[in-house]
Amino acid sequence: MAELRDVHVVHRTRGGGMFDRERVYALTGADLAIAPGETVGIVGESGCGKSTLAKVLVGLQQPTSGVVSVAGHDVWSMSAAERREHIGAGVGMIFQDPSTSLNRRMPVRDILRDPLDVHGRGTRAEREARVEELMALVGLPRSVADVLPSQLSGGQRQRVSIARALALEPRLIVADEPTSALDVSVRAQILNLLLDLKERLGLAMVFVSHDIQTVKRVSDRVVTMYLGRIVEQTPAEVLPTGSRHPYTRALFSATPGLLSPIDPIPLIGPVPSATRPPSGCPFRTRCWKATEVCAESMPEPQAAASDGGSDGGSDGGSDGGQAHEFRCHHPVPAGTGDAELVALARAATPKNPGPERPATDDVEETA
Ligand SMILES: Nc1ncnc2c1ncn2[C@@H]1O[C@H](COP(=O)(O)OP(=O)(O)OP(=O)(O)O)[C@@H](O)[C@H]1O
Repeated sequence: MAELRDVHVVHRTRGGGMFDRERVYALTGADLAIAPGETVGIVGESGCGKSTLAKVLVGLQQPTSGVVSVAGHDVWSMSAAERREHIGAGVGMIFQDPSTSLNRRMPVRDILRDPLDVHGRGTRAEREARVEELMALVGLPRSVADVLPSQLSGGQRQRVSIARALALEPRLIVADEPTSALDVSVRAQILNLLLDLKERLGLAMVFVSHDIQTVKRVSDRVVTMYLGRIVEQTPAEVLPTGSRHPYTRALFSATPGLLSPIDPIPLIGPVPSATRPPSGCPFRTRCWKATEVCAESMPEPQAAASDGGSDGGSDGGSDGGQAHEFRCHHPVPAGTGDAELVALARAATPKNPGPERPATDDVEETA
């Protein structure tokens, strides 16, 4: 359906001085394949590259290097027009904030007809009929067809975004925090609408969210990102305790309601800056399990054994019908309980702050 192979995105930004340019390593060596009909959740702290990965998948961000394929075709080897057509027909995107992602000057009808016009779909009458169909699909009354987005409620605006994303009948929807800008009261409605449409239309979905509990609930597979790297891909059904990467375990342990009532796994210090990621494993500076080897190399992907026992090679086992893969020199032993892990991390933290921590001016605080 869609695939990233060794995708890197490096931004160039202003540094401290007038002529300084800094590199921001937003995405590093991302490998990800989305199968038809599956839902892949993306989790990780703020700034880890979730939105960048989403934008790469829908062609809004050109990778610095690597291959992005949609329906088997390398989209960045196409002409701009071919790419627009190919991605537009294959992937739809839903953004976080419909009040900024929708054209404020267009009434709903025009917003929904616009992709059909741009891609030259059908006759004028067929496009108008498709607009009506899309509105019905997302539960918008016909009475709002001629109103501007500003005259709609937040929930209705997001319904328009969803309808627009579906206009060209894509097989994959990328939803980047689709409910976080909405009132709490309508979040569940919009999420349920998305899930219902996904089922009814047989869509694949990439679901980016800070709401880890929801990601676990709606996804088949959960991708954990840290400082621009995909560090683990876990079948949702084995989360949280089935995950093997220390960062996934720590991230989930900080989510209320998922674990037994214990303190979160303690991590050391703040996230390093994406302008100067640590050598080797980017998580090593905060990991209670880090040793010298973690500073030397980023571990290759390793498949988790389906029986929860010993691990196989990179193309080996699976877990719960979904591939389970992690990149860690010192994975958490399968079956380690939450309380045991917290105790281990607490005991290890003072003794092992990790080799070669970056200088303090290399790190930025996170909220
Ligand atoms: N256009 C840009 N120019 C420079 N740096 C950028 C740009 N876009 C993103 N970044 C940086 O790239 C890194 C990844 O950003 P990204 O928005 O993908 O993270 P994220 O995980 O989606 O964050 P959040 O959860 O806060 O939305 C961050 O360090 C961010 O500051």
